[in-house]
Amino acid sequence: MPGARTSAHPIFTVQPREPLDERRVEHLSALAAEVRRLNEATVHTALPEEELTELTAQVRALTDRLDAARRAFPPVSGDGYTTPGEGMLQQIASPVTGELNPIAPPCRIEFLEDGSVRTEFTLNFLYEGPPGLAHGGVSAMVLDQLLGLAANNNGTPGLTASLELRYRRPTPLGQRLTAEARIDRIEGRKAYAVGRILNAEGKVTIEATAMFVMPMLG
Ligand SMILES: CCCCCCCCCCCC(=O)SCCNC(=O)CCNC(=O)[C@H](O)C(C)(C)COP(=O)(O)OP(=O)(O)OC[C@H]1O[C@@H](n2cnc3c(N)ncnc32)[C@H](O)[C@@H]1OP(=O)(O)O
Repeated sequence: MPGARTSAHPIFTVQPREPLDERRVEHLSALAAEVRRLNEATVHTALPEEELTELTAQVRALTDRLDAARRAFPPVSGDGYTTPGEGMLQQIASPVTGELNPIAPPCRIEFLEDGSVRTEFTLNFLYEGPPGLAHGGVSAMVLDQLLGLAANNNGTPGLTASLELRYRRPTPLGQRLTAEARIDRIEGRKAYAVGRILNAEGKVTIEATAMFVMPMLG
């Protein structure tokens, strides 16, 4: 794979990833944005069956074309996984933050000066759990990623060893949500993070605590 790089970290050495330049990322992000619309339109469409049969054939043809030049693994941006702490930021195919991943909302992350991280995002009916409300597992995924990014931003990246959630209020679909996270404390290889999701009125819907452990090197 031309230009592929691997990290010194054993977690990343098993899967060399091709780093993409900004222009390529832009093009693939535009494609993913359209596929994201397609996903939502698929759930909501009321088109008649004959048209659905025709559209299914068209989508199959498009997918076959894309798949004709398939990478073994999703690419990364910039230098890729050359530094363990940076790897998470360059996962452009992440299911939470990845512009290239059509199943990601996507959550665009702000890195604040005090070391905390924040995102504003909206969940549509693709992420429905109880009728009209966000799926609790989807909210957990967003918080896992956000708390992990807080650990990463602190210079203490790791894998989630534990994630505890308290669902205080229903999390609505179709309205702006805010999620924020920060590091609470570090104990050796363990980074403890806290975070939450707030609804458009600023009321907390979910509180989260998590512990991340950097796997042993070697
Ligand atoms: C790096 C790239 C990042 C970049 C990653 C980029 C992707 C981000 C994705 C978002 C985050 C995820 O979803 S991560 C995916 C979900 N998580 C996982 O798959 C992790 C699976 N679990 C593991 O791989 C392992 O259990 C680890 C790495 C978490 C820990 O294993 P280990 O390294 O052998 O650590 P070990 O010696 O057992 O424990 C170290 C210390 O942590 C404590 N400890 C361990 N597990 C727990 C636990 N569940 N609850 C409480 N405490 C625990 C131990 O008691 C010990 O404390 P003491 O005796 O020292 O006091």
